[in-house]
Amino acid sequence: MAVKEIKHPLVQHKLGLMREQGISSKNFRALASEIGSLLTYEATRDLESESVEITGWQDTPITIQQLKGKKITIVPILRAGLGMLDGVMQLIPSARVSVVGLYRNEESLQPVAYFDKVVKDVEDRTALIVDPMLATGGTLIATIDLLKQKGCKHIMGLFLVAAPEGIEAVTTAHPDVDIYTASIDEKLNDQGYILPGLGDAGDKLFGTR
Ligand SMILES: O=P(O)(O)OC[C@H]1O[C@H](OP(=O)(O)OP(=O)(O)O)[C@H](O)[C@@H]1O
Ligand SMILES: O=c1cc[nH]c(=O)[nH]1
Ligand SMILES: [Mg+2]
Repeated sequence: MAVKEIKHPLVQHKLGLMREQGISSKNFRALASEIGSLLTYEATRDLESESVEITGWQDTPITIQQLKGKKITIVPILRAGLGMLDGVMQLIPSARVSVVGLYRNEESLQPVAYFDKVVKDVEDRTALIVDPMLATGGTLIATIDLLKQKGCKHIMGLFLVAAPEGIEAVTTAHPDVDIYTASIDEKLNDQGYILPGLGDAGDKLFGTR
């Protein structure tokens, strides 16, 4: 498993703004989407392309590069993953979307699954999971379990902030999955929140705090 922390100045600037106490939902949503785009740009850097011949504007054959092989399905994890979806889709507008719903029980911190609608041909696609927070890793592990049960073979994940504890858990359970994050933060607190983190990303995105 590769874990890539994206140190690009635009990513770091935008993430810094998201950490400010009292940020409005409007600004939090805009920044989550923008970082979603930037992480997508990095995560798709190594996608394979191939040469294809087409007819150019002078009515002569020319060779262009096209993405090769497997197509992508974006997998936002409800609710908070929806906050990054627009930004990801701006770069991959034709991707199919597979929505999964899980929330974390606030006491046990265990993931509770309540919805999934995954594309039928997921075994032929790369799954690009999107969720702002990778905390204990329970939600991500459960999502990867579900995608693999449905036959998915190639999985990547995009996260605004990840905790070392969660990365360790996911690396152990699913060593084949690639993680892209804007920041590997310090640690989890006793309630399973990431420090310094963003607070409750879902509540901030949807104004339910
Ligand atoms: O790594 P974990 O410890 O499993 O925690 C991470 C999960 O917690 C948050 O969702 P939450 O349960 O708050 O649901 P929400 O998106 O509906 O707010 C977050 O968006 C992740 O899905
Ligand atoms: O810090 C955290 C951890 C889990 N979920 C969040 O929204 N924030
Ligand atoms: Mg939440």
